[in-house]
Amino acid sequence: MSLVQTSLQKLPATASGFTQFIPSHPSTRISVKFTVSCCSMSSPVTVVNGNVDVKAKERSEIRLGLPSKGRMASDTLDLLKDCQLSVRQLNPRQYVADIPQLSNVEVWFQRPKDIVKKLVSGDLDLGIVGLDTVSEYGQGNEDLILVHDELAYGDCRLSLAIPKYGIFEKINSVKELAEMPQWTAEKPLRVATGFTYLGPKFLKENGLQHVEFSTADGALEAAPAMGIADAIIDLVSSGTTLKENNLKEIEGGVLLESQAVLVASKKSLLKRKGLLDITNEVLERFEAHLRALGQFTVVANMRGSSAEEVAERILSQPSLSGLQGPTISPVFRKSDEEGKKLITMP
Ligand SMILES: Nc1ncnc2c1ncn2[C@@H]1O[C@H](COP(=O)(O)OP(=O)(O)OP(=O)(O)O)[C@@H](O)[C@H]1O
Ligand SMILES: O=P(O)(O)OC[C@H]1O[C@H](OP(=O)(O)OP(=O)(O)O)[C@H](O)[C@@H]1O
Ligand SMILES: [Mg+2]
Repeated sequence: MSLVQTSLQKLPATASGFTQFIPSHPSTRISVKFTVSCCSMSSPVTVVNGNVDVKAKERSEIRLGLPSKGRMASDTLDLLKDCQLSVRQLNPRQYVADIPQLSNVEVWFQRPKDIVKKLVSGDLDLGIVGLDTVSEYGQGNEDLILVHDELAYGDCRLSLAIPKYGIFEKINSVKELAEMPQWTAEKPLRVATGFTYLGPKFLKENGLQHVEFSTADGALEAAPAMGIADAIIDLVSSGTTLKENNLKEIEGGVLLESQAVLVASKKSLLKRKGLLDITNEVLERFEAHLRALGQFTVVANMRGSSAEEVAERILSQPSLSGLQGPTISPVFRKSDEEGKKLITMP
């Protein structure tokens, strides 16, 4: 039985987090809202991202969402290519494509946050995005399943950062930040972040009671120096942007470690014909590719009077013998030179 089928049967009815297919990983859960309602003074307006009624739109194709832009886009295509799943896009501005090796699969290029929203609304069945995006925009929706949570690229962390200078000079942990006497109802800690779900949740859980949030679409690291915020919550990978803007991370300030993940809609997995098989196929290819990373094959020529003698010499040195092997093949030449063999060690 396949991994996905096995794991699907284990799906807890009341999981407490994103359900994951990789058995060794613990489950977590948060709850989700995917329909945003807003009201103007005179006319109430409902804004939705994707289908409101999933049943209203029956389709037979399986839909995979891939990042249309940003740093995840090319790495995702590279991963698929390395797994012999090349995405065929007729024109870079066209948002639909296919993967010849996966029949009945449509690839849709979308912004990462829209991939998550459209998985929830039922407009996509599978998607590849960063875990940060799933956590922020999925907000713990039980329908989102992490089929693979370590695709080994897009590594970064969501972290709280404060200035190195001024009143923060001696503050080195979230606990110390929370205990600063400066934060009151009248003068709260001002935090700039694009993560308006995870940010408030984290600070509340860490005992910060007086906090005011502002949001921006980028270059958040400028906010403290501009006097707009006291702290920021943003993605960090090398740490260069923080350093160049005189900001520091503090103990206990990492909200989330993130990398690229393969996500599926549980509803789709259960109902959409062929999706389970396609998910298995993709998962197996990813697993095989990721397991092969860091392993390599050594090919060497070695002299010896017989294959057995050569094998004995190699096996006597554990560092040379490899995981299994060696595999030994004779070398055939125009005029055979006695005693020369080609040895292949996988
Ligand atoms: N500095 C980083 N290093 C590594 N991965 C990152 C970094 N910043 C973001 N990521 C990962 O890449 C994903 C997409 O980030 P990206 O910056 O490309 O898009 P965005 O911030 O949503 O859009 P944009 O910056 O164009 O407004 C993030 O959700 C995260 O998973
Ligand atoms: O730790 P580092 O390696 O310096 O990377 C961190 C920066 O990368 C991301 O920004 P991005 O480049 O996506 O620009 P943006 O602010 O416009 O999103 C993130 O928002 C940080 O600003
Ligand atoms: Mg960015």
